[in-house]
Amino acid sequence: MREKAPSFFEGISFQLAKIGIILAFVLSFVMSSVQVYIDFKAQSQELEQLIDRVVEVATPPAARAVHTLDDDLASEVVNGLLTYNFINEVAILDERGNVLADVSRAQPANSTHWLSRIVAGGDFTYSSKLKVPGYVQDASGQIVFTVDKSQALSSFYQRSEINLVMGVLRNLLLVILLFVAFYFKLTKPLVRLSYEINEIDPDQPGVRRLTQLKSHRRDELGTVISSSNQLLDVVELSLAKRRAVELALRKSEEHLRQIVDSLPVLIGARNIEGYYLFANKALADTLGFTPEQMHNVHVRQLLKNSVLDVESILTNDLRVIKEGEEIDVIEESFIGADGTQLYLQTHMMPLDYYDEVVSLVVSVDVTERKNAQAKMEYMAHHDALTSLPNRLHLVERLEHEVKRAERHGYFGAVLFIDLDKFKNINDSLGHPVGDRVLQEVSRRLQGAVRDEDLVARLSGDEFVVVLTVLDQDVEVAALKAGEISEKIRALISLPFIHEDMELRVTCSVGVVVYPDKNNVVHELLRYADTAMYQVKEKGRDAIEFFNEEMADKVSRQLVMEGDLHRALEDEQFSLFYQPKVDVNSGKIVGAEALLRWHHPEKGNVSPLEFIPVLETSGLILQVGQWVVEEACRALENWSERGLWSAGMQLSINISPRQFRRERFAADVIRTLDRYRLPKGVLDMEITEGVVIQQVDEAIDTITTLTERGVSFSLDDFGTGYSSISYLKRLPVATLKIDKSFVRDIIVDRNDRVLVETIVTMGRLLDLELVAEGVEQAEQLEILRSYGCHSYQGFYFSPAVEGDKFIELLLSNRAKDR
Ligand SMILES: Nc1nc2c(ncn2[C@@H]2O[C@@H]3COP(=O)(O)O[C@H]4[C@@H](O)[C@H](n5cnc6c(=O)[nH]c(N)nc65)O[C@@H]4COP(=O)(O)O[C@H]3[C@H]2O)c(=O)[nH]1
Repeated sequence: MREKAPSFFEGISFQLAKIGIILAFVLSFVMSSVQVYIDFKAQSQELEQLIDRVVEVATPPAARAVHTLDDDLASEVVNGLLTYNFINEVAILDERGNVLADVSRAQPANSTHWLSRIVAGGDFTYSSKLKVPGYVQDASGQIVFTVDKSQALSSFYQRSEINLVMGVLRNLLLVILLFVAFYFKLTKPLVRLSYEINEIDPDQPGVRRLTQLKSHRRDELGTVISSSNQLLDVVELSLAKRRAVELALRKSEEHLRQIVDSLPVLIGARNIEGYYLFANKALADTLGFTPEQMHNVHVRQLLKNSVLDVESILTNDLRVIKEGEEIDVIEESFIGADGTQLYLQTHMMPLDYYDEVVSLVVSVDVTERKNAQAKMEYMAHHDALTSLPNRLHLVERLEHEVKRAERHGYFGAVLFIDLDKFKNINDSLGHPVGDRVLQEVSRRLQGAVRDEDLVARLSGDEFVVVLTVLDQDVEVAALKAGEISEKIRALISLPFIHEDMELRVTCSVGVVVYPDKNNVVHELLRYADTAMYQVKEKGRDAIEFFNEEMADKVSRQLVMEGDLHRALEDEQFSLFYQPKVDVNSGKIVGAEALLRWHHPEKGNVSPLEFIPVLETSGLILQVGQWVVEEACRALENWSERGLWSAGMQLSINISPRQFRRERFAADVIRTLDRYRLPKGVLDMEITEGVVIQQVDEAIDTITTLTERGVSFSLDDFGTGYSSISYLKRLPVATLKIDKSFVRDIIVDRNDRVLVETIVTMGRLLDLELVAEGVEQAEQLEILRSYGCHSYQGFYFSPAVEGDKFIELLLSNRAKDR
């Protein structure tokens, strides 16, 4: 703010003049007083001398007049004395005191009487003794006169008055001159200086300089002005520096703010009272404010709709600020301004913020992660198509239910439900319809049981229902389980309406009551599964309770599983080879390697018995790899011995589990790399079921191995989906016609039509066609007439061991010669 110019009376000139006037008057008064005093003294002395002289002059005639009693003379003397204007009364008295002569005058009006009374004691009466010379007598009379002091000192008063007046005038003049001199010499330049100082822009003090005054260049004022200009330069410089620093600071603050605002984390700072001092954009946005609006607002007000427990936040703030603790809040439930539920992971730490310690709160939004986790958790435990609990969920829940039943002494049941011939729906109406049927089945199953029961989907068309808490009596529980199973069977077999079409699907139900001797969940499921298979074997659409006989079967399977574990180590496996023969020439064009297991006690076990056990136990992976190795070794041997001519192929069976294994192609290639085999000698037989689930992945695996010279055959063709659309996509070279069609080809017209269709379709797609299970010449003849390329079967040879196969190869070679 600019200073107001001082008023005239506040001005330095007036102040100085005032001081001058006071000093001048004081000094003048003192000096004049001294002078007046000296003058007064001199005047008084002069008066006394005059009076003495008057007395001296008047005394002789007065004495003579007294002596001679001469009145005239006395009158002359007194009148003579009265001529002195300061003498008012004169009298001459004789020795007796008689007045010889007297005279008086009226005292003139005089304004100085009062002063004379003060300084000289007023009028004064003199008396002098009159002595006549030669007389013995001391005195013969006296002369008395009164002196008017005021009159006597009148010249003194006049002088003093003139002196005083002159003094005052001189002083006044001096003061005026001083005032003028001060004004022009000091006040005016100062006023101008102050004006210029006022004009200085505080933001740019160096722009306007103070004007140096010519007449003051060398005096103090000049020094003040040049020093001030230097000061302005210095201030300007330091201001510029400060501005530069401030700018840099502002920029860095701005950058920091931008960084903090662009971070995907919520950052805020609260003081000990719970007021927000700072909030970044993410936090403000989440709460529906701007960062500025949040400033100085209390946490209770800001978070009242967002967090359930604001008090615990304040308690944490207190711990952070007072005790300097760092706190991690692993998961905080938070409602955003738009009402969305968020989950935050928060870290709180103390922060020196200006002149206080505050609680810096950094929160990461973990909602997506949490939702993804929940989703993954859900997906891990639920089936995607029906949203029913999956096998994992079922196993966990069943374990819990079995323990609960054991503890509380009641019985429950596991129902293993498999839809009958569901594959037909898929094949004939397509997978979308199949999926809808599965969804409807799952709905019906859920509707058939209580909420506390569990419905799960295991895979494909397999469902499991756990009926919890049936009864404390095992027989009643079994009865109830049977009733519910019947209800389920009836519900499932109700028609499904699809596009004005009535679909019907039945189911086979295997039931096991728990708890039992064996309460391991996997065993319970296996028992129910076994019972369900029993239904299938008996002709489907029924209910079967797991019984002793089945238990035996299961235990036999378990024993076999143990035996199979040892079989690989003890080299109980071997490969048999069944020749593949050209339909027209009757020559061996290849072979199928078939696995044989020679049990040390039981002798040869059928692959139909042990391969499913290898599958379920997972042992098929090791055994399958052994088959690949063994086939390669045999092929290398035969090739080296010249038994394996160009174009011949050895087929090996690949199980679904083996084929779907991620490392399958890589493992096969690594094995092939270890043997010296002619190109294209190895063929792999896979079933349609292997590829139908994951066609794209299957195509990838087949393509990878085809590029390495391995060809593929589709085994058991005709028993499964046999869809031309996916067959066109599959890079397989051969179709194998299942022996079940060949078996009755002579007697069953349907089978003949089917085989003919398969052959025609295969030829259209440029595929090799191999018929399996040819036992009779007639069968062969029909196949030849359809245009089938080659065949396998007891007609030519069953699968034989390696040595025997070599003999067959040798005789085959002999045919060539
Ligand atoms: N009735 C009759 N049957 C004939 C005739 N010619 C051959 N067979 C039999 O038919 C089956 C053909 O094999 P598959 O369909 O692949 O069926 C095979 C195949 O799916 C599986 N298997 C055999 N070896 C292996 C293997 O190394 N790995 C895998 N994963 N599965 C194998 O076991 C199944 C049964 O094998 P096998 O018992 O050896 O039974 C063989 C064979 O002995 C005939 O003229 N009449």
